Amino acid sequence: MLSVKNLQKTFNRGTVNQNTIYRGLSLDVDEGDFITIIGSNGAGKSTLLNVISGVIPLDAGRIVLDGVDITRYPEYKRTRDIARVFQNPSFGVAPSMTILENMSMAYNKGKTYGLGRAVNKKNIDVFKEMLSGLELGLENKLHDKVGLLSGGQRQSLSLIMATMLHPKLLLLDEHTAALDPKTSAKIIDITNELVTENKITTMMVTHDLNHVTSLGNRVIMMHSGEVILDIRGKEKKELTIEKLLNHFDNAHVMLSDRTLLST
Ligand SMILES: Nc1ncnc2c1ncn2[C@@H]1O[C@H](COP(=O)(O)OP(=O)(O)OP(=O)(O)O)[C@@H](O)[C@H]1O
Repeated sequence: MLSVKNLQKTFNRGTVNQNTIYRGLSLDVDEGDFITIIGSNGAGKSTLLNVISGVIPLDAGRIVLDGVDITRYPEYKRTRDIARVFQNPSFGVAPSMTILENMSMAYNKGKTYGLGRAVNKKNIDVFKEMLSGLELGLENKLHDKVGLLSGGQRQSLSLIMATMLHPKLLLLDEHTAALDPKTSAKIIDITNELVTENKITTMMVTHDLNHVTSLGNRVIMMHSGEVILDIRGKEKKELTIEKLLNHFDNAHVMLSDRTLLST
């Protein structure tokens, strides 16, 4: 479904800050995979999502999505198929626009006409239904500016907007890290529901080992720009935090400090 082949990337080449992140990273993601990604500090987890979504260009390597080589596609050309939710609750939404306008914009993504066509009665009813599933009362705040919402409400809205067009791939980059524990748990529940109900192929970077054991069908551990462990199937189902920590110990890899704090 997604094939990442032989990625090579060096930041700041030719300067004192030269930093080689990938020396031939390859990864295959199957249709319907829900992968959590953990690893050491600076392992290249977020960069991987940035490279897949076209934010960061590659030095070499290929990215193939659903049989199409998108390596040279600019970011905007990938957004119809690849949706993202970021750590910062302000990134995925336009705070000065209303919930309705934000949802209409997401609904219109990739279409050539403006906002107006999406803001009709039929769509409003569909948007309200999507929001009511969150059980946050947002369906009654359609005309409120998104800047007035809490971080958790914004992330919920971002998730709805990211998944409403059924993207081929959903990328989640520590999207609950900026939230308090209770709100984070709620967003994780919403994430799980949206991803599993809509069967969206998902890659989620997290520092919380509880997410790794409770979510998804596959876990990838990264260290120094490489995938050092890929756990799926029965082994993933039976995975515990203790077993995960043992894997890291055996690989002589230090988990990121934030991950250790989550245990
Ligand atoms: N745009 C950039 N320019 C220069 N260096 C970058 C850039 N983006 C990432 N890096 C560097 O690439 C390395 C990997 O960063 P990345 O954010 O992918 O790591 P990570 O695995 O997500 O780490 P963490 O768990 O600490 O957030 C780091 O050394 C980082 O400083």
